[in-house]
Amino acid sequence: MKEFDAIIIGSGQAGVPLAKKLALAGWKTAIIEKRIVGGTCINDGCTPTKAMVASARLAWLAGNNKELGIEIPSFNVNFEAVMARKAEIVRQFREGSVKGIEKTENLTLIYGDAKFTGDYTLSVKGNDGSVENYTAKHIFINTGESPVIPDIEGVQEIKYLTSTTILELEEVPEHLLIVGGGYIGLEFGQMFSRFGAKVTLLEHGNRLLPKEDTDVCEVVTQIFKEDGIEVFTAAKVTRFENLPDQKIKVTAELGGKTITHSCSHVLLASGRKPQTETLGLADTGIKCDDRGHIQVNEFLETAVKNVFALGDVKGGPAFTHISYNDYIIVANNLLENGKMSTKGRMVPYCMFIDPQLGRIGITETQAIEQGLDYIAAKIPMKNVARAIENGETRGFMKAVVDKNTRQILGATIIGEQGGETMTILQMAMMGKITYDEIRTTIFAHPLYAESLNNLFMSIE
Ligand SMILES: Cc1cc2nc3c(=O)[nH]c(=O)nc-3n(C[C@H](O)[C@H](O)[C@H](O)COP(=O)(O)OP(=O)(O)OC[C@H]3O[C@@H](n4cnc5c(N)ncnc54)[C@H](O)[C@@H]3O)c2cc1C
Ligand SMILES: NC(=O)c1ccc[n+]([C@@H]2O[C@H](COP(=O)([O-])OP(=O)(O)OC[C@H]3O[C@@H](n4cnc5c(N)ncnc54)[C@H](O)[C@@H]3O)[C@@H](O)[C@H]2O)c1
Repeated sequence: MKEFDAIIIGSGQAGVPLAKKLALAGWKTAIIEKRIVGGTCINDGCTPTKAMVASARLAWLAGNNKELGIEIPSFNVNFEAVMARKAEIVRQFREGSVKGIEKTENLTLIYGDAKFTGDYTLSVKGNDGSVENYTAKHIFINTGESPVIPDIEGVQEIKYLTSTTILELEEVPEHLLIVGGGYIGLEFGQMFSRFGAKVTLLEHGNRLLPKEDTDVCEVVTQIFKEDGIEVFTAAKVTRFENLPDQKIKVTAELGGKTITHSCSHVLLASGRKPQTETLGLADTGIKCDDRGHIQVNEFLETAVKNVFALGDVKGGPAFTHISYNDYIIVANNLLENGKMSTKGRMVPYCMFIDPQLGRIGITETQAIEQGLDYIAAKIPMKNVARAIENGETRGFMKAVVDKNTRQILGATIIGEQGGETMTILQMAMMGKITYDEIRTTIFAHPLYAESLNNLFMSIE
């Protein structure tokens, strides 16, 4: 049995920085990874998709420029080059991460599939089939999530894509049918439509993005429809079948009717599930919820002392920056005697469709549900000078403010650079800056930020 002070399972967005931090603090540390270093974000998530979104945006600009007086009569999407660029960026990020681990003193990188055999013991099956046993006083679980394969008739008979395998495509699909209208479905849907695929989105909820206000859903649906993407909501996919011509027939129930689509590719984007099934948690005191997420308290401690869970595997908002913040909390508490917790932390996020959706704090729907005394300020992007100048007037800026304290409770920006503009309001929330102050703040002209003056002037 090999002994360590700390073992981290999974080299995700919390695992790698935590492993380095503990090792640098003098802890004898091991990080175990069953696949490749960097986890979802670097290999199958944010990095590759945002690199591809950048190419897709350029394709869209090339095809939608007449209004700005620039005519590009024709252009090609060199998909091979798009994917090669994406792969190179991923390689750089991953190798940087591996090098960072390898040059850290006291830190050992172990490739293999880790499984608990007791509260503080693990068996690790290496890629060569060998098995080693390990123990540590502190164990940190950062095993992330993987795509859900919905239990739909025929799903195992077809060659479906997931958010991971779609990143290995060599050609743009002729017709991509996407099951699920969440972040993954929407980001890939718009991206592949811009690369030239016909895209059909089937969402089983009554609307896209059900956690957002209805006006967000409406404007996003409108943007997708304008971009030529077919969107069906309240659509229950009931069956997949292979057709003789390499096509896939998809059957769905929609408003009491049966609809069918014949497509070249199917992307399953109906959510993600925690990677806890094979972790051997039944042999420990660690508890999971009914979806398999590891239960933790606000300090990210599991039911077993000195065993922590960080990132997507513990449930809650599944974002890279949240996983990274989990690392900050745990490292601060363990090494600096801190008392940081997840309680009340801000959860900003951005959906990288075009124009972007940037979100922070509560929605207007939540303000109503919580019975708050609030005001909602809203201006359309077509009233934003910079948006008009740039020729992208779709979307809006919206903020929910407390009527009494005049502070900002939440914001939604759908527009070009929506994520960046949202972040300005996040900083205002952190600094408890009131909307009156923002209304009269001098912002450089003509930034998108300048329109925050107008957003809050719309209140009176
Ligand atoms: C397509 C896509 C796009 C995304 N885009 C964004 C975005 O733009 N912005 C954003 O904030 N978030 C985005 N996300 C979400 C983000 O990628 C995740 O929230 C983030 O990567 C979570 O990281 P993590 O630290 O929880 O674990 P992960 O990064 O998932 O890492 C877990 C690691 O643990 C390893 N592992 C699992 N089980 C074991 C085991 N038993 N033994 C050893 N190793 C194991 C896995 O191989 C993996 O490397 C996206 C996700 C996807 C799928
Ligand atoms: N930009 C970002 O930050 C970003 C990008 C991608 C992913 N992510 C993270 O990854 C997580 C997972 O993304 P996701 O899009 O897979 O999940 P999601 O939960 O956001 O969306 C899944 C959607 O699929 C629908 N659905 C479920 N089963 C279905 C079925 N059988 N038929 C039709 N629709 C069905 C759901 O109603 C939901 O709208 C996100 O919640 C997010 O945290 C973040």
